Amino acid sequence: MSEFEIRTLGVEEHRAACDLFRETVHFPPADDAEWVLAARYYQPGGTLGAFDPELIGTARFFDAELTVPGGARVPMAGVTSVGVRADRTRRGVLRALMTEQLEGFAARGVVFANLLASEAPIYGRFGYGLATRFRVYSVDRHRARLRPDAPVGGAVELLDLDRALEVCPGVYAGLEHRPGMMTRPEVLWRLYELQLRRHASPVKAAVHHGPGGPDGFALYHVDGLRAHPWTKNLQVVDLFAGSAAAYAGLWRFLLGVDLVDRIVVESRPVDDPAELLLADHRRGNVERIGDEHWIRLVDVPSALRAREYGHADPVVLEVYDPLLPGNSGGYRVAPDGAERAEGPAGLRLDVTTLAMVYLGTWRPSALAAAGRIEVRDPAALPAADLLFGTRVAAWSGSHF
Ligand SMILES: CC(=O)SCCNC(=O)CCNC(=O)[C@H](O)C(C)(C)COP(=O)(O)OP(=O)(O)OC[C@H]1O[C@@H](n2cnc3c(N)ncnc32)[C@H](O)[C@@H]1OP(=O)(O)O
Repeated sequence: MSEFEIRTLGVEEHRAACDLFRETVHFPPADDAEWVLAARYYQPGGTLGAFDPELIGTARFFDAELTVPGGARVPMAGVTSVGVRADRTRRGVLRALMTEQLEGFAARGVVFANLLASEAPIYGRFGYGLATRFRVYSVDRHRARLRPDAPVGGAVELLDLDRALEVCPGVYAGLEHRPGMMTRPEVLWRLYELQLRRHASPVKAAVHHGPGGPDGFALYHVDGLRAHPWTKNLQVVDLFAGSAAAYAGLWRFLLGVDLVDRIVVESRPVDDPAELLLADHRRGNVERIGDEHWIRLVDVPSALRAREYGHADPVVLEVYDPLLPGNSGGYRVAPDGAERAEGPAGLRLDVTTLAMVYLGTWRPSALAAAGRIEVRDPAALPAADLLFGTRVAAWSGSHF
């Protein structure tokens, strides 16, 4: 028998939920100034609380759209601020919050839920699979040069944070989105505003101007390293460019900022071409590849219908989804689309593994080799690799 109740919080309860979440990640409660900003990233009706009768757990979401292979933008819920009080963990509170939240998404017609996981083992059991990855890339500014044939780019304008927060959302909204990118609703920009404003050193934006107006930006701050205070890191927290010229133009600007030894770009796709712009690619380093968005196919038929597929013989998948059993069943995936299907399946996989395949980040054959896909027809595996393969690596670049 459950000893707690789950319900949607009223707006007047959001601050308590925010403080509870912050406590679970070992942050102090929001002070009044922070709460002015934080309140704006709590979407009304988007926060659940667990009570026993005190508030002991919480999870929230905001609405956005996810770009899938082929370019369609599909309704998604960004899931975040999940936490359970340390003295009430491991008694099913998270499971109850996740179940209630996913059933709510399904009822509202949300196709995907996305989250960034604090720990990798938590969310697979709820159907979330690791679907995008990012890389952290650094450059030795003193020794790095762009190749002479690197695209030239246009003017770059330096903005302070207030102005950046006015300009960058519009630039971002106008960009073409690769698979895995999402729209950034107002609530997300307010979260970034809070994070950027509490940064000790000033945050700036370099905005690139292309032929049609602003078409890229790099948000960054410059910090001394603790071990070597005279060494300065230029830390790029957000970098987007709408064209090759904008991307090269932003790098040319960053490499020209004085009193900087090292440039670190915190999140770019794993197929990012930065090293191809450098005259000597050894002046740049991939510091790390990290797990980014975990996606949950809330509505498997709609999700499979929304994306485009590569050229190969059709494959029938048998999908099983213990939490949202309406998703379980057979699906025929072919170059011209996907639909529910009866009959023998070539591959059997759970909804978590399907999420890992869906944006093209993991090949079905790699997952089968790891024992995560049951292969009933060996010819289905190479066909599935081609059907789900994508031209570019999935990446979001939006962290929450
Ligand atoms: C999207 C985001 O917001 S990420 C941020 C997540 N929040 C945090 O990391 C804050 C600190 N941690 C917490 O608040 C809690 O420990 C939570 C939210 C991670 C888990 O809450 P709990 O109420 O303890 O989880 P619950 O008891 O429902 O466990 C559900 C299952 O997940 C497992 N699980 C829970 N936490 C963890 C963990 N940290 N690592 C591995 N497994 C876990 C449980 O063992 C259980 O497994 P089972 O299904 O096999 O029985």
